[in-house]
Amino acid sequence: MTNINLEKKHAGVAASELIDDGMVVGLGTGSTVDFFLKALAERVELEHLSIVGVTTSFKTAARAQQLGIKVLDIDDAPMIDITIDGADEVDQHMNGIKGGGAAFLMEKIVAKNSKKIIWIVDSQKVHEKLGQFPLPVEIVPFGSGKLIAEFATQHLYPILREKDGKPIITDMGHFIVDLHLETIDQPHELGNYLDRRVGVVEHGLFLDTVDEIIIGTSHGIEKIKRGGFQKF
Ligand SMILES: O=C[C@H](O)[C@H](O)[C@H](O)COP(=O)(O)O
Repeated sequence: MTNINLEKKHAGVAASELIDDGMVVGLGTGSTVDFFLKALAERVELEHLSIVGVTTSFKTAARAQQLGIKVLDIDDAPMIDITIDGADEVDQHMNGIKGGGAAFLMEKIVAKNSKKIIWIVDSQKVHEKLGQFPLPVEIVPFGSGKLIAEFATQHLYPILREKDGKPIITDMGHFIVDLHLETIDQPHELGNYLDRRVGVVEHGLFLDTVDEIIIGTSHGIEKIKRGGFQKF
């Protein structure tokens, strides 16, 4: 296993230990979350945990079911007790960029309906300021060219996300534009600007959202919690 995967595994396994019997659990998306799902599925089987998952992508829904984790539609589920999700970049203020896997719209909806939110990341994703990871913005296909041109005039360096020469389509049927900013000095202002654009469905800035970040390291984990940094 590579060092990065070992870090992801440490974070995912630590997060699985936070799940109690009877919980409604928000299940994030991505390769780090996959380690969490595997560890959680083991606990469900060995300890006969009765939990249900609310998923943040079609991919996670399929994976959870494959692993034997019961899944509920968000509208059929009560309030989510805890959501475990990955992130692409986090800063020391506990803000983050998500959406490298194009799942951030559903992830944000699940997060908004969760009592507690925990992110699991490897140590390479912690930066002083956000922006090294391109900021994903989910937009409606109609008029997307005009919106992308507007982003370019605002010096947001937009690139339409494509695969095999075609725009990728999200689970909810939209396009993704990645803003190649390098540094985001004022994330709240940028988030407000994006929130006001017609045609923007959601953006990947998750500000003041998460309660705790579990950072995998080669030897274990570290945690960033509101109000302090803890080593474990
Ligand atoms: O859209 C994808 C999600 O926001 C993921 O949680 C994020 O991209 C992190 O994924 P990974 O754990 O694979 O780096």
